[in-house]
Amino acid sequence: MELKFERVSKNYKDKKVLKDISVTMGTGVYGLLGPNGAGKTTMIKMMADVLRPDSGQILYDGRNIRSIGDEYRAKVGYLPQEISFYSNFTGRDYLEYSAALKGMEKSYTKKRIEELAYHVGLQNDLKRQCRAYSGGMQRRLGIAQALLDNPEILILDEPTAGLDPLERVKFRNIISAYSNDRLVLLSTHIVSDIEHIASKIMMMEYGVIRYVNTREEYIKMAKNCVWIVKMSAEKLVKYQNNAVISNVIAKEGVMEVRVIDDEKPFANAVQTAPTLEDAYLYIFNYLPEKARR
Ligand SMILES: Nc1ncnc2c1ncn2[C@@H]1O[C@H](COP(=O)(O)OP(=O)(O)OP(=O)(O)O)[C@@H](O)[C@H]1O
Repeated sequence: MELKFERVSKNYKDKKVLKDISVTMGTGVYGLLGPNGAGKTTMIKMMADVLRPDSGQILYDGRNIRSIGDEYRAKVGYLPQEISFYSNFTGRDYLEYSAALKGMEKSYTKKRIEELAYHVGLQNDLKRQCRAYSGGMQRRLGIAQALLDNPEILILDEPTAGLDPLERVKFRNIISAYSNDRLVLLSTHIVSDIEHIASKIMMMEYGVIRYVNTREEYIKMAKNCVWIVKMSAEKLVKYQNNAVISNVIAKEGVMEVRVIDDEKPFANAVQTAPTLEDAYLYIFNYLPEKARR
């Protein structure tokens, strides 16, 4: 299976939100990372076929998804950034309603709801009203909704917002197990959510996909650019406004600062191996914009 964005653009009034995006995806987990306002949700809505490109096209196995229509949408599971629930709905009502909209058969729906409720840890909560769910529970219910009909293409817009650390790990395991022979696109601000499950990571900014690389390729980009520097708290206060700092640990009154820099920033700086988060900061906060184009 192949899903291809071919020179896709979108404007809101005079603002170019997506600029000539071309990218080809196959099976596997794709991560979509980028700063606020980069255009991630806009791209995702187009892939879910809830928003049309102004120009360009999206092709599923060579056919424009607009001309495939319902048949394409039936292959897609979509978790939007904002989920809305009818306030009197229980978790089960919501999943049954979503299954009916997807045209799922009733006896299969019942079985599938039980299975998914268990997977997302809501098996004891389906009778409760969704409005009484915590933010994390609502997110998990949304994830179950997106997985209902075993979609070939699963599109998740910030699926881990509001999940606690244990729920995040569980979520990652569900997605890893699910992605075999399917396409999963996952947008997030949380680098660690995709670091170990995405086979390819797209980095997006100002409506452009700057890179489509593996985690290892990004880490290579930031090689020799991550340093640990020990300094006093006073020095850190002065230094931090002119530096890209990925982390600070206070140890017995001394600050251990993780600095992103092409050159050794201080004589006592010790080079260390980059993580994907360091690479993200290096690309978006350290490299001058023209170097990313
Ligand atoms: N319906 C709309 N009308 C006008 N402008 C919009 C609309 N939707 C999005 N935008 C603008 O388009 C740009 C891209 O928005 P989008 O939501 O796609 O970015 P994003 O990368 O998903 O951001 P975030 O990470 O904050 O969710 C932003 O500048 C946003 O303000």
